[in-house]
Amino acid sequence: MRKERFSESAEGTARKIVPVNGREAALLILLQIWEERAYTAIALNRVLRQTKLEEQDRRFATELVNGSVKARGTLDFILGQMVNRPLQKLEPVVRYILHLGLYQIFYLDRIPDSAACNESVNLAKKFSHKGTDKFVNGVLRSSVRQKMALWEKTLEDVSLRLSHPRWLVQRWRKQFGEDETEALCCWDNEPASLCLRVNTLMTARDVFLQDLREMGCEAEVSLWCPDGIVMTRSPGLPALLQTFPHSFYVQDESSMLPAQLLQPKAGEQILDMCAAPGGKTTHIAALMENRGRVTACDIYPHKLKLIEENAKRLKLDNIKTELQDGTVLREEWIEKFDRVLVDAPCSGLGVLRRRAEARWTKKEKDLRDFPALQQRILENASRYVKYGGVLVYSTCTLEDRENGKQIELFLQNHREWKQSGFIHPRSKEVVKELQLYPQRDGVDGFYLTLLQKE
Ligand SMILES: C[S@@+](CC[C@H](N)C(=O)[O-])C[C@H]1O[C@@H](n2cnc3c(N)ncnc32)[C@H](O)[C@@H]1O
Repeated sequence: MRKERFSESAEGTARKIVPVNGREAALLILLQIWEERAYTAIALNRVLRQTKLEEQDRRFATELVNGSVKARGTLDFILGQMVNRPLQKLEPVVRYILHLGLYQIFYLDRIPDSAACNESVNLAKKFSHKGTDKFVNGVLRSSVRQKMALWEKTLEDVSLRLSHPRWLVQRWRKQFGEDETEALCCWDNEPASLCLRVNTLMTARDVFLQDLREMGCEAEVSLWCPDGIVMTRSPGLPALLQTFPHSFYVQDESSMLPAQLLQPKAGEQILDMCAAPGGKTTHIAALMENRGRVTACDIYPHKLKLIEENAKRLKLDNIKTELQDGTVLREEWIEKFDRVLVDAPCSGLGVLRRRAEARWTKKEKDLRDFPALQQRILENASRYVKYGGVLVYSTCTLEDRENGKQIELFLQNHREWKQSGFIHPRSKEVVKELQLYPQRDGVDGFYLTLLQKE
């Protein structure tokens, strides 16, 4: 019996269904990502939290979602070869059932093609209208028959082969050349590792590492940050959060560096200009041993709530959130802060491995406006720093216009500021800026620099 339909409102219906296996969960999550513009990580968390699925099913759903979202361009290309109407005309739920089926057929060797077809037909029976199951069955079975030929066609086109949009591949080829572009795309296509920053207010890294190992996890210390841990085997985030609710924050290693570089001291006044969801704010607050004040700003009220929730979970009470647009000068803050962090809104091209949908939702024209926005925020931020104080500027992008060039321009116009040297966390050399590239450094792409007001 077909109990559920998606023809009227995919999102409305999707919210009401509790999935009973990994493929159903993956389908509901894909609908939220592509039809409601949800972030992959948030949709995964939202749907999986409501299910009673075993850990194995959760992992399978996560793999299906991350993999099929990242491979969307290639899956649509294959689909386009199999159906003789524009893909936009397919009912969304059918398109995503087919994405999931094709992903299993083309990318997951351990799933027999017959199982991928049969399970997709079951999804169509449950989630779409009468007759769709036959259509899904037909498309998938004929794609199995033509698998080699279809696969070879995708290999002929670099953007299909690397599962990245054409504009981005072209941009990176100019910036990095052929080999590095390929390595960077391959990095993005891999599953992201789970990294934890230890909440040093509550525990020490060695103690927490021991606790994790006793729980059956495999984990290593980060070579980039003294507070970081890289998980190689874990029971999953919900279980970790349940067992150690106050002990850690999920954060990639490179994004732990700005707070470390800022070197906040207990009792100081710190300003975090672009703070949500609070990864760096809570790191700064912990480094200050819960003393002094971190003023954490963002332009979205709902995002300020995330900072507050994170601060509460980590038992930090030296954080005050403020709804403040960084491009608008706040007179009473001028020269009031010992240290300021500008973790600027940016094009985010260094973290595409973690944000599965981002490569498809970002457009090249979106990149144009970031430098001017960043310069305005930096300009105001610099006025808030006391003389003798410091400012850290960071982004999670690989674009020089948003990074080194941005700082060059700022320094040309502000003679009272200079770029300070600092120790590279791995090479231990003194550097004036750090541009991390995933394909070279093995961590998320990131830029940071330290400025001093004299
Ligand atoms: C890179 S994210 C910050 C991540 C955060 N520092 C962390 O570690 O969790 C950039 C943030 O800037 C915020 N933002 C965007 N435009 C802004 C503006 N004009 N003023 C202040 N914040 C802004 C975004 O809402 C986003 O939360």
